[in-house]
Amino acid sequence: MTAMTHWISEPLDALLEKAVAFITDTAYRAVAERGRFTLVLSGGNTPRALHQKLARGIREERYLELGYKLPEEARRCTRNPDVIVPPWTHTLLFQGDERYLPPSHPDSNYGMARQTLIRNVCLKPSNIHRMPTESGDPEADAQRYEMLLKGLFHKRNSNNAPPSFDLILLGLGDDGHTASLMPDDKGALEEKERWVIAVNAPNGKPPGIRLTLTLPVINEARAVLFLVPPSRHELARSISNGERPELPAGMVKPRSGDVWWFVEGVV
Ligand SMILES: O=C(O)[C@H](O)[C@@H](O)[C@H](O)[C@H](O)COP(=O)(O)O
Repeated sequence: MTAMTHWISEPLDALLEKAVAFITDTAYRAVAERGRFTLVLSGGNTPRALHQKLARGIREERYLELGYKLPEEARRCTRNPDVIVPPWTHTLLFQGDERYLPPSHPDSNYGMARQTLIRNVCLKPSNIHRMPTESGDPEADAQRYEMLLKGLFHKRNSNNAPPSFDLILLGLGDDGHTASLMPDDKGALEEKERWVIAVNAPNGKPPGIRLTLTLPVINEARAVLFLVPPSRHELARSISNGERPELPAGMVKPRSGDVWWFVEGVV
């Protein structure tokens, strides 16, 4: 099946509302088909507002207006009966990349996710899979996370193929990086076997050692969602048109999943 690319560009509030509706629908479909929703979070600052909106949910009336169907169990984990939230009790949460810092560090992606999403929704603690960053050995921690993924996904693919996450959220750097796959890190971009690797991202913000999913995993996703600020609108447009295959974000071409570009409009 040929993967499709979708482009949604709106002012921030409308964009986030559509992103929340899309994620919620994707989650309910996954739970209906496979009994669980596997979601990979991206890092950086852009996802903060999305996480907060995702935690609040979307008004049922607006969800229907956007063309989505109300799932049977649409009222899990929310006190407000007029609001729909994703099926968090059936969601397994993962990270796409992490700065090699403790979760308490202000630059920790997990710390940001905990603050803006995790502590505000009813995820089961055993379903929250943080990238480990405390052993002092990034390579060992990358392998540790990979082993975790193998354990959680082995039943579904005995041939050791990469895990197929239901939805991977990604950001976009000014230089076209995504997750912690940097344009000048050929080794990371050409990695075909490993699912999780430790990299040195000197040009990242912040610079330093990172753990990141590799392209074989990202390109096995059932769906990928890029959330992009207005400053990178043109870069996102050229990448989504296939004009920048040399950039890491341009190498995100899921084998069968669609790519959704949610790009804050240049007002
Ligand atoms: O750990 C990270 O920094 C990210 O995963 C990275 O890929 C991020 O998504 C982009 O750098 C955009 O970052 P901003 O959202 O902060 O602009």
